[in-house]
Amino acid sequence: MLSRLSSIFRYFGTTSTIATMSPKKVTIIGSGNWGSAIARIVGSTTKSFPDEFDPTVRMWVFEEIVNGEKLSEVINNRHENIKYLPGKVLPNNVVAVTDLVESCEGSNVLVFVVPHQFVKGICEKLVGKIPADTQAISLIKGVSTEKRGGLKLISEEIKEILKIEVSVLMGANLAPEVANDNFCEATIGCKRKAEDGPLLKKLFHTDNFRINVVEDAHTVELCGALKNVVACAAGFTDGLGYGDNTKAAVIRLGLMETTKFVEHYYPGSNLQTFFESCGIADLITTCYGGRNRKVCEAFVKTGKSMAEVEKELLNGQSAQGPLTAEEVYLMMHKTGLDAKFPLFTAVHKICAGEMKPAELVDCLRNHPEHM
Ligand SMILES: NC(=O)C1=CN([C@@H]2O[C@H](COP(=O)(O)OP(=O)(O)OC[C@H]3O[C@@H](n4cnc5c(N)ncnc54)[C@H](O)[C@@H]3O)[C@@H](O)[C@H]2O)C=CC1
Ligand SMILES: O=C(CO)COP(=O)(O)O
Repeated sequence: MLSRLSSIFRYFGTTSTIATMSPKKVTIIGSGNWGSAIARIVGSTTKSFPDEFDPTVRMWVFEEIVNGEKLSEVINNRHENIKYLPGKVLPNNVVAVTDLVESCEGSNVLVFVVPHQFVKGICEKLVGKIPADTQAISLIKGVSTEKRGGLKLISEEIKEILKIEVSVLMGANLAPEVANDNFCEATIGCKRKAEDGPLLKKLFHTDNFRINVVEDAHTVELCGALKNVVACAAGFTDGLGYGDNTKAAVIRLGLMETTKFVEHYYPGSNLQTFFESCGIADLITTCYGGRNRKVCEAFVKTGKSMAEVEKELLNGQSAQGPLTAEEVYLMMHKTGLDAKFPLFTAVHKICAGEMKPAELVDCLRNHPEHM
């Protein structure tokens, strides 16, 4: 009797597994520099694993006219994002869709990859349209613009609005290098590692984009957001003419503040996470090769506003560091924490014109880490 029952359970178990194993439809929400680079990877992995993924990947494009043509049409006809990732072929199974709701209809996996100031508006348009079992992953480096004195992660903002579980992917991943297929690593943070980790790893892991999955998702995400602030400090010291030793000090003190910040908001986080690609590795690459560094160096050298240098240097792409510095500063200031984070605080004050860039070095000199 028992063996008959167990074979019945095995039978239903097997069929229900098969039923839930139908290929997952993937949508990429965003088509900027990183969105387009990741579309090259996701387009390829979805083709490689037809049992797991539907090969058509929809990519939501914020429509704009580039050289007299609709960007979405250029992407669909010529398979190139001529504005945000020129010169790189997008796989032909990546289809640009300009209607946000349509791009997500029937999708099982949503990949969020837009500058963080647009997340709330995007999610609000999707309310009531996303089934509760949809898997989501955010590649967005930033924090929520909603303040209230507390900290809200972008993944938490998406989860709160759409009522779905959200993992994160962060790492030392300058998009142009990823699009060149140069070897690099990335970290996926999954609160439900056993449940969500394997499929998400399959979606992103390639020979040249090596994924490690960890459970400490909030640390992964905060490393990604805060390294943009540290990169601004690196840009300022570059602009002031300091060398690599100073930049190394910026990176080290930035890392110390990042660990302290994470520990303050999420006590008991795993120190090991800072040694994943999302941690020290992303700090290094961004402080040497990122857009935040570049824009902040030019800000010092030219004396122009941050908005002006961003416009002149980035052709529509955005540097998230100055905005993140402001959001983090307001959060810290409301709770009297700003004195404990002098580097983060100085970056905001310099961006806001409340402090001269040259004063940054005094701030590093008197950092609590030296007391
Ligand atoms: N570019 C990079 O090397 C990397 C970027 N990231 C992160 O990925 C996220 C997205 O960055 P990128 O793809 O580089 O974007 P990007 O910096 O290229 O930003 C431009 C994108 O914003 C879109 N956009 C402009 N106005 C909009 C609006 N009103 N509503 C919605 N979208 C609008 C544009 O259509 C375009 O797709 C950011 O959080 C960034 O920090 C993470 C790793 C690497
Ligand atoms: O996140 C990045 C690299 O990992 C990109 O940094 P920037 O936005 O400063 O270019």
